[in-house]
Amino acid sequence: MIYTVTCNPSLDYIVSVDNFRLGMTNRTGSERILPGGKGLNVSMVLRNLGIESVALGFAAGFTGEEIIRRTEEEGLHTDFIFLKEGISRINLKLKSVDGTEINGRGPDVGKEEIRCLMEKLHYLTDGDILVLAGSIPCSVPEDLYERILERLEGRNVKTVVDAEGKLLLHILRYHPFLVKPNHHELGALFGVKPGSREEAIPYAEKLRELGALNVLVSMGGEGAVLAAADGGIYSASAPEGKLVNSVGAGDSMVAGFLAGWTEKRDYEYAFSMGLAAGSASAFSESLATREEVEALYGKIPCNRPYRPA
Ligand SMILES: Nc1ncnc2c1ncn2[C@@H]1O[C@H](COP(=O)(O)OP(=O)(O)O)[C@@H](O)[C@H]1O
Ligand SMILES: O=P(O)(O)OC[C@H]1O[C@](O)(COP(=O)(O)O)[C@@H](O)[C@@H]1O
Repeated sequence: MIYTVTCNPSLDYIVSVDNFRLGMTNRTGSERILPGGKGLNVSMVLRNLGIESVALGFAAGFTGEEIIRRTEEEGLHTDFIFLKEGISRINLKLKSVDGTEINGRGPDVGKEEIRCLMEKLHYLTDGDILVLAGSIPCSVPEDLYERILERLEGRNVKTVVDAEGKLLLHILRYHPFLVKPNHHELGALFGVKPGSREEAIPYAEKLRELGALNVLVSMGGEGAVLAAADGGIYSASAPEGKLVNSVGAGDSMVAGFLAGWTEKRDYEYAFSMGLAAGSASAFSESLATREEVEALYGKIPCNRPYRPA
């Protein structure tokens, strides 16, 4: 079974504002509210691709209730720990200034609630996959992901981590199956700004040297590179299409990669499925559907290793 953990889920308030002006009253041209948070998005796209998962995490208040209501209505299996105080965050996404977003801090999570999450993860076993994705609320100890991976050592559970900064750096020594920084996050780890796929490759390899088995670096419309566990490097541009909403594109890429890997145990196929799912979400209002992913998969160039193993 695949389990996703979203410590800090959200309602994403996605608005477009024509001629956005700082310091002025701006009015929305369109607005949508979608449940979000990285692990939940991964679960939703997996579900769209026909793969079951259980979505775990913390939720609170009326926003938390709405996040859970909407995701369950979509057919997701959730097992969230409901916090006694606070509210899950509302994250503002400014569509017309692509990439501009304001993500909340999230509610306070207590020791008892963290213990409860650890207990749920205690039952993961041989062959399971665990996805730890997104930021953690400020109240959660910074080493939470590390502690989880430490406890899973030796249990043959494949782990996937989509996080940034120290949260990512400190888990590498537990040999996660997959990490997926975008090029900004990858660059920030090494104090560089990789501007092309070629420039990103050496830094993806550095994350492998530090312990990650597969490093998938997403680069928005530029596509992605994969430094794979077999030593091969894959690199491809994104398929062409009209950008509609990039929120959740990275999470969709993680889901596509996992779906591809689960199906064929083949890095080239998993990489192409990741690209197709990421772009399919970027080209639609909501997260990618199976039909959209399949249609784009056909447009992805054959991904023979850029550099073979
Ligand atoms: N403008 C775009 N055009 C085509 N594909 C895109 C675009 N933005 C994102 N994607 C696809 O989604 C993947 C993940 O997007 P990215 O923005 O890099 O992730 P994140 O949301 O984590 O920052 C990309 O590698 C690409 O395949
Ligand atoms: O936990 P973080 O890093 O604040 O990110 C949460 C946000 O990321 C998202 O999961 C989207 O992520 P991606 O665009 O990277 O796929 C949103 O749904 C959510 O608002």
